[in-house]
Amino acid sequence: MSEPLLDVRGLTTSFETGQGRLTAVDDVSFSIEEGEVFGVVGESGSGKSVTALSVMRLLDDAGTVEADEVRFDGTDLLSLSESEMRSVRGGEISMIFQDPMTSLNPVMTIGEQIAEVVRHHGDVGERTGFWSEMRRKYVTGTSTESRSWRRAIELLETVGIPEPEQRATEYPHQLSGGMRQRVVIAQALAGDPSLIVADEPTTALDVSIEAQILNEILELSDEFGISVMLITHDLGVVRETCDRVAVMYASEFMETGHVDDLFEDPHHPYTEGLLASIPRIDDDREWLSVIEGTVPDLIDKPPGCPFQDRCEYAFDLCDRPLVEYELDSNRRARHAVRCHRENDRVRVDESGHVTDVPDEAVAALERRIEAGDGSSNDATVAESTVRADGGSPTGGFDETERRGDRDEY
Ligand SMILES: Nc1ncnc2c1ncn2[C@@H]1O[C@H](COP(=O)(O)OP(=O)(O)OP(=O)(O)O)[C@@H](O)[C@H]1O
Ligand code: NI
Repeated sequence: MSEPLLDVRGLTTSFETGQGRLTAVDDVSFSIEEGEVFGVVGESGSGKSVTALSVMRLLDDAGTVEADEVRFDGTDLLSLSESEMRSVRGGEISMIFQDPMTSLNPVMTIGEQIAEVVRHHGDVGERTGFWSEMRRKYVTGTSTESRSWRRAIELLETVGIPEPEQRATEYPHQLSGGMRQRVVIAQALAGDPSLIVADEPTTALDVSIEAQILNEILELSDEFGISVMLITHDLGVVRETCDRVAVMYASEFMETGHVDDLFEDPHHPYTEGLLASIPRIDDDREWLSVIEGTVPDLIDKPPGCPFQDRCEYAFDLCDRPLVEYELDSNRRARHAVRCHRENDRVRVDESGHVTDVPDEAVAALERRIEAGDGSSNDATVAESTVRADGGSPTGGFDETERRGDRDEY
């Protein structure tokens, strides 16, 4: 398989607060393939936005970002200078936020704003120096004959804005919320991105508009092969739009896999809980209210599973540092779970509850922790051998179907 478009390994982001160090992103690894829609789902405060902002290097000095690797299209983003990074942002990677007004300038026409991005990131042969832009901004405006203006009109049309020539001369406040978000998408496209990071792009919109905007993003992804990192707290949105998804809880990716695998056969108790609590249309409860208990404090976060206090399957190993377990390789995509029930030597009954933790299970875990192995990408430290019950905790697979590269005992 070719290299993923974005590859993030061991991303950890923390903030120094008055109360202590807050770990907003804790050893997160993921990759996004070309043309893929990758979802990050989790409740408020789980660290979704900070994950995206860390990758984009958009956190202010308060945040400390560490990572083994953040590689985008062959480039190590962490090693770029700030000015190189600026040209990546809005160019090869663009971001769409929840509130379109954060990305739009209220005192510039939308045509001007898009044309400016076109000039800045594209090659339209128009001067883009400081004084040229100032002159356009305050004196002349962008000529409607220019390539950047025509491209802006084209982009507005692409994202489904009616009468784009007319709209281009209007200011953001003259448009509805849904139209404004379309403008933001057009602006994101103006830099000819290969990845769009969309952080709750439809949360502020009506449900009917939400579907339209999501469809728009999906169609663009399909048509132009653009990858999308879609951040949302809405599992319904994930199911409709994503190819793969990561479930985030208390700053960690608990389960990552193909969206169909995750919905059909979730392995992490938290994912199970989330799926069980998707609200029905006639039900306006908060979607998480069904899982009892509260999210742990992210300040001075102890090692071990952050979900254990709320987990009906909690057992002896849950206090130990988490490692990632990779499930059966013939799933639709790599499927990884951070839950010690997946330790092959741990015995689990039909209902998914742990019945026995043999010494070998503990020893195997010790070895992985010692190897500093938060993720199981490295086959040499991959967890091994036959489960006592011959299957996964939720009874999914034959051992013979499991990973081929396990060392056999
Ligand atoms: N600049 C900051 N300084 C201190 N703490 C921060 C800062 N930015 C974010 N945090 C904390 O990091 C944690 C993760 O925040 P984040 O915004 O990533 O959550 P989220 O999953 O995007 O939530 P939401 O769905 O509400 O947007 C939260 O506990 C938040 O309070
Ligand atoms: Ni957020």
